[in-house]
Amino acid sequence: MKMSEIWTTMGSTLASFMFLWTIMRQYCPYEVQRFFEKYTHRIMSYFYPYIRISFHEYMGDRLKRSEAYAAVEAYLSANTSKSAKRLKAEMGKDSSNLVLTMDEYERVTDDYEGVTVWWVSNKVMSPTRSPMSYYPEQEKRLYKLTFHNKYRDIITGSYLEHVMREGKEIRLRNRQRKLYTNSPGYKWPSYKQTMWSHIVFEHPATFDTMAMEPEKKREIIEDLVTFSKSKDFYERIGKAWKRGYLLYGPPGTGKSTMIAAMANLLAYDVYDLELTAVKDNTELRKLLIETTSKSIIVIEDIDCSLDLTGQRKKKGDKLSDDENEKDVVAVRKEGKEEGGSGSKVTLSGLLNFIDGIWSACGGERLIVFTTNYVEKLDPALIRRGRMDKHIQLSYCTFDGFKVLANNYLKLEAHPLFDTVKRLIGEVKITPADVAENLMPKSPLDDAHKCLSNLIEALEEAAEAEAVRQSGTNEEELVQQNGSFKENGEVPGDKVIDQGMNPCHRWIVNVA
Ligand SMILES: Nc1ncnc2c1ncn2[C@@H]1O[C@H](COP(=O)(O)OP(=O)(O)OP(=O)(O)O)[C@@H](O)[C@H]1O
Ligand SMILES: [Mg+2]
Repeated sequence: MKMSEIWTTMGSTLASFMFLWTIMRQYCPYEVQRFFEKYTHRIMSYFYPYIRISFHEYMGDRLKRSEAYAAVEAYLSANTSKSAKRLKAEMGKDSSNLVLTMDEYERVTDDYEGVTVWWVSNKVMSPTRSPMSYYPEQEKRLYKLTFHNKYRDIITGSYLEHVMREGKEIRLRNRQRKLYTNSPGYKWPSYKQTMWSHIVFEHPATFDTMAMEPEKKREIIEDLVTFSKSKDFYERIGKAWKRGYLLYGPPGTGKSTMIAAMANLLAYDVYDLELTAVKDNTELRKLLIETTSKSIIVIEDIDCSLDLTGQRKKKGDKLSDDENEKDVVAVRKEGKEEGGSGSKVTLSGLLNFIDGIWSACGGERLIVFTTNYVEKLDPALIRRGRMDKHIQLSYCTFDGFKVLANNYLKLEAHPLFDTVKRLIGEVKITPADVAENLMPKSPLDDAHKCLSNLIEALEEAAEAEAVRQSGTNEEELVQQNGSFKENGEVPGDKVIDQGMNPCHRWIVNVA
């Protein structure tokens, strides 16, 4: 018999013995267990070529569940639940599916780069320290990883890294995402740890259901996915791992819907920041610090939240001629201190919130502003580097309509599409209005009826537009004719008589 075979036989005998002991120990008193383990471990360590690593659910007296234990649990539940013979079943995050994990004392194997390792799920009972405690014993769970000494480097290096990474990813995918908000007028009691209140985030919007140009959609998705995978890149260039998006466009064009689609694409939490409810810059900073990684911080209708338009300099305040552009910005920023909304958040406070030193804490965050009036915003607030990507959401195009027809009516083609295509190119209609018209109004409404409703709405809009246009033209004509009638010339205009033909006059604007 070769030496290696002897070791292997001894190793597996000892492993079996250890496994048997793992099961037996629960029936022994605690003191006996401790005594036995102390001495057997010492003796065995001379002969036993296997290494064991334990992952405890709770370490010491710490109340927080160990992240390593949680990652191992997720990893094993995804990778080895098919090979385990005894499993525990628990309800998943949305109570719609069962999650299977290894039951206590179950043992499974895992193969990594040709190396086999053993995982055992374990539970130990330890007496509580307090004699007054109602519960005589505490249950402590742990996972034990066993592998041969010769694979020490590979297991403690890349294998454990792989388990942690994959486990964390599985946990992130399966976690219940949250929508946080800072409720206006709410006084946080001193015992309450956080300034945010939250509910479960379950918005169904995705980029697939968003009505917009396919090319633009692809570009945004690529931008978001690239951001979420760029941890190393941001580290290398020495920039905080965050990205600002400005979504602008008329009401009902899908700005809020896009935020939900972004959160669903990247599996991020959403922090809906109500700026008018924030007392001052200090409170704004506190709110920011409490946000977690992998989240989107949203400030909706930024133009309405605060007067951040750069127009706040009081009437009569004049800047001396030698004040440079920088000073102008400074005066504008200070002007915000008086805030008209009851909030004392200033533009500079907000800029600090976006790119100040605290904004780097936590990492992997998107900051999204939405507005209906991009031109009203202070350029300092939306300059590139702060709001890195400006996305305009606009009226519905035929491509957008096709997405909505598919969402609402499960239609990819229909004889009425041609009419919709012609009309939608002529009028401005928001995706929200198109969606509303495509919605069946009674159980008897079929796709044809819904499309006819939309066509009717488009025709009405086209007529209204035509009337408005002709009204404007008539008004212009009346204005022009009236001024000619009264004065024979347009005020501010110089009429040059060409001499040769008295009826032929050119008007040259000199104003
Ligand atoms: N581009 C779109 N794709 C799909 N659905 C859309 C789109 N735009 C609007 N909708 C539909 O219209 C409704 C209103 O859209 P949403 O709230 O996203 O608009 P908004 O741009 O945020 O408007 P506001 O400026 O008033 O906040 C949504 O619930 C959604 O059903
Ligand atoms: Mg909105």
